[in-house]
Amino acid sequence: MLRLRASPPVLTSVFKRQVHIGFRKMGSIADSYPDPIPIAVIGGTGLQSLPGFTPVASLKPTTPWGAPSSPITVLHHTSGDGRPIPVAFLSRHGLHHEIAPHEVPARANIAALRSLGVRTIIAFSAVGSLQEAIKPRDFVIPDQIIDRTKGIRPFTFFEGGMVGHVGFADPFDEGVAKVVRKCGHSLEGDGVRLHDKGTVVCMEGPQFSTRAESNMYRAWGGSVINMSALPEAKLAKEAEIAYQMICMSTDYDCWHVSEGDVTVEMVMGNMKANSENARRFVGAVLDELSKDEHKDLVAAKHLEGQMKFAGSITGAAGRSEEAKKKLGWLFPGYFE
Ligand SMILES: CSC[C@H]1O[C@H](OP(=O)(O)O)[C@H](O)[C@@H]1O
Ligand SMILES: Nc1ncnc2[nH]cnc12
Repeated sequence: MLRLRASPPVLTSVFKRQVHIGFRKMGSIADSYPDPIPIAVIGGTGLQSLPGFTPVASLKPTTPWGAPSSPITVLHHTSGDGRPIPVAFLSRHGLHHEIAPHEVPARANIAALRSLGVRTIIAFSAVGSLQEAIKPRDFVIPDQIIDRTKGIRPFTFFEGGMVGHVGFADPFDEGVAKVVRKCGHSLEGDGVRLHDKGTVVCMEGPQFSTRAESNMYRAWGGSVINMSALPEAKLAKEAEIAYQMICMSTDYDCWHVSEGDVTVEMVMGNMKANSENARRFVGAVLDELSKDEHKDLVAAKHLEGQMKFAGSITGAAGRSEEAKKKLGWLFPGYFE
């Protein structure tokens, strides 16, 4: 059965004030948020929360594709001019890293974020390095992906009676990437090392690669490897959301002749040691994105409406009721 959208209620300013007073007085946070939230951060391994920002609400939306990986925390970030900017934070592997890469409910995550108003996602990922020059704890802003998932993860919203084809030549958003790179470079020399481009190989996992695979990915031109860029990036593209991943290298996978093979301990150790840099990096990106000059970029105006056409290949007579309902939930008004 299709669940109804948990759309944020339209609140009067008096009620908005009561909500704010309410969570301050009771020491707990609200379970709804009155305004659209344009930016989201998806945290990956070792980044299950975003310390340093003020949590103001914890949302538990449901979608036609199920529930997201974790409650969505609404954080207030103070912009340069003192305005509180809401940011949605979602933990990809759950609050305690209980969801394996192939189990991440990526459709529910992306659909829930879109329903809250999100049009820009900054996604974090712990990655193995496939290149000598990308050292553990370096950041990489990838611009390409090689898909090595095995087709076992649901990877599209368009199925079961409505077909949609979206361009995926550039899986990440170049406009958002430019802002992210600028912010990363502004922190360089202060503990942050940044690589402007890179190809992320997304493997199925949850086991790490064999040495033969690792060497093959290097020969293919892969820069880094993870288990989570897909289908997240594909679904964000279908949902008309500007999506950019920030990768943090945690190991040299298993190709390196003198460095030890990747272990979870290695990944977590490097993530923990560099988490303050990751937090500063996100803070700088949010500061910059909240400037008025990036308003249209953050609202992903350049993507708006693309699925209306990409998804109308199926003639009205051929559309199933279920697909219409689901896609109508994701894109109100697009396919009526
Ligand atoms: C714990 S190592 C493998 C794990 O780390 C990465 O997670 P995420 O991308 O969510 O930061 C990688 O993709 C794997 O899921
Ligand atoms: N070596 C590796 N392979 C796949 N995912 C990773 N995440 C962090 N290190 C990784």
